[in-house]
Amino acid sequence: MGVGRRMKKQGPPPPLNESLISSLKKRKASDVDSGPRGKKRKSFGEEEVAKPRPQERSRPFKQKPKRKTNPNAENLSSGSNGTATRGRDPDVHPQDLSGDSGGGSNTDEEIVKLDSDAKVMRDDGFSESSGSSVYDSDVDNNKAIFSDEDESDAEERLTAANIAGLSRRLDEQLKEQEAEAQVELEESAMQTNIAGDRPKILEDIDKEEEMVDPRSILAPNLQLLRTRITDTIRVLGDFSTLAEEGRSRKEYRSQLLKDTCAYYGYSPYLAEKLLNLFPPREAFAFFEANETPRPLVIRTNTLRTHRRDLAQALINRGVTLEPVGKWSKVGLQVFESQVPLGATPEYLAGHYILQAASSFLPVMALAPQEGERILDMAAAPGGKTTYIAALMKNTGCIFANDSNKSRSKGLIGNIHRLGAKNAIVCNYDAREFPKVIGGFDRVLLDAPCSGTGVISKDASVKTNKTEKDFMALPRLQKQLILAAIDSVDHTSKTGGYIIYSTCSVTVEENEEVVQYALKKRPNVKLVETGLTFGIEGFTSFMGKKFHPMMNTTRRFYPHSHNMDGFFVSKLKKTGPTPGAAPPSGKTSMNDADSGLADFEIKQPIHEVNEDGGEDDSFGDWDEEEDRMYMERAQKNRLRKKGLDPKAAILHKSDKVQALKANGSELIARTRKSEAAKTGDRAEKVKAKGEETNSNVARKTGRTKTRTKR
Ligand SMILES: C[S@@+](CC[C@H](N)C(=O)[O-])C[C@H]1O[C@@H](n2cnc3c(N)ncnc32)[C@H](O)[C@@H]1O
Repeated sequence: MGVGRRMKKQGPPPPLNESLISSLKKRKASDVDSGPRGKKRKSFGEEEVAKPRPQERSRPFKQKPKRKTNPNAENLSSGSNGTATRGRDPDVHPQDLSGDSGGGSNTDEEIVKLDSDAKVMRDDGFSESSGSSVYDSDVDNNKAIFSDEDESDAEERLTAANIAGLSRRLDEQLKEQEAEAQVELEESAMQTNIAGDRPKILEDIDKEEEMVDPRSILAPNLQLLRTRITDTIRVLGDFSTLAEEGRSRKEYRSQLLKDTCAYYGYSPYLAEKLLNLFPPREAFAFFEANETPRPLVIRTNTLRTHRRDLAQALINRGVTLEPVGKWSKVGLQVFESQVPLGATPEYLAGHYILQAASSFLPVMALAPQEGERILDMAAAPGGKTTYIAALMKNTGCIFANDSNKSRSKGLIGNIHRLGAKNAIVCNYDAREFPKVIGGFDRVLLDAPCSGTGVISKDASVKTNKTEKDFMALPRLQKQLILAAIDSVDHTSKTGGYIIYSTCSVTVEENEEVVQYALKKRPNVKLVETGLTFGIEGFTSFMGKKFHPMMNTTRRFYPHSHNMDGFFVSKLKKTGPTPGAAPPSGKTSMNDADSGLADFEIKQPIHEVNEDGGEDDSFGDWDEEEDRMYMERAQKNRLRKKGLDPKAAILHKSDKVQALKANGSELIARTRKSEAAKTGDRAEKVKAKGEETNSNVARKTGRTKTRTKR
């Protein structure tokens, strides 16, 4: 198996734009006969005919009210919400998906319409715009790019400042793409891919196999592999015309699977699972998208600032950015930055968080209301918890739970940095809920998953997810979803909702889990997520039938939405948990139901330390760190008194004593943990004694030096 390859240089990513979803890029090698590419993509504020200078491009913003009445502009809204019904067996529908997305850039009309479509959350009678931003005023259709701002000179200056960099970037990107497309077309024309020909794929492979020494360990020829993949896809898309005589579709599919594994570096098990999700051409687009990073997105923390103010501050620091899309009032997509975004003063002051665009979606679907009680079951590191807090304007109460103690530290850190004051952090296995506490208005279950939607971030998923994982994870997810349902108060006046989401695209972790919940808990039903884009969940898949309402769930893909692969579903609890139903959590899972009668969950829920005990590092005292802070404070005190801290440093012999003790303590600790591993009790007790002695010696050394000073 070959390694995964980044075949294309990644230009700055196009903006996330739901009006262009569900259509795939046309520009592929196999499309040699499809003529020139679609319309040239318009840059930010660029007019169709003349290409004005950057400063002039801000003009459309002055003409916004006029443009808004343009009926064409309406077509760019999510009137047709970009969904496409799914429910297929990939072998039955191998047709090409070849709509031209145009690359996903916002046109100026779309930008003008950013706010007219801003009310995205309409389920429950609530809207995102009503609660998404502390500082946001009511939606005004005349407002432009930064939806929480007034039309003002300041806005124009901001736009003009940003637009120059943005336009330059888009022009460069366009040139690059055109050059790449030309090369690809020429290459494919040189191969056997002349429209109407039957590409010789399987015949050639047979010959190859006869000739090649099986012991050969030559690296695969990636260019040839790629060509063969595109040829095979073309054949599968028009089988009766292009297939070699006497060859079956199955043979082509199995060749495609082998080539995909070799070219992109997937395990055959996962590659097949992913191939089955899409028609071949779309699968290719998915695999390709996994080779390039998704756009960098930040979420404005509306507890601390306005999006406009944040944008201005970052532009001043040399960041090129624009709103992530009209579907979000708080997201900013970053194209270029001259500063590290995780270390700006605005970041440290909690004005924003680096958060993938897809992560906004479950929270938007949750639509938390002010004053509610919310449970975030698997919350670390807190991207969604802090968004919930912002939407609730720091009112009500969020139980932010995660079973992983070390990840919970990040959760606490983010909660503090972003100023969420309505969150309580807890550390349970979420399957224990609602025994721990119940009666929530809404529950978010952003479940632990295989991560098949985030392969561009973590390529190890390509090979390290095994069949066992795809049995264990759905099992855990099924247990968690029952616990989530049981934790909700069905009589809640404002809520009664459960969001189940994953960053995985497999059916086992998504539709099958929701289907299981519907079966086990007749007191819930699927409802619309309120998200204005996304592809409908499967209502059937490879012979399995799901509830017809499964089409209310939403799937997001890197190749169609330019965001991480994600799944979002929304359930409404309509009645109490039936008396007959066992309590939620660990005990409620019937292994026969889950198809896992003989399978044990191996994934540790709680972290275990070297001694075999539970890791109690959650909020633990770190002596080393404490010593560092104490010494630093001591030096500062000396400096304030006008003394040179270096001159007042520890008395040498005491310092040596302390250092020695420090070393012995460390050695004793290592010996102790090794003894714990080997089960040598006597050695463990001895080492523990030494550790205590050294600790005392070190402290004595330090005390002596302090007294001397
Ligand atoms: C997808 S991540 C959550 C990301 C988080 N919602 C956010 O937006 O930052 C899944 C989390 O589930 C946690 N987890 C795994 N098993 C769990 C369990 N049984 N109970 C509670 N949390 C669990 C993991 O520690 C991990 O932090």
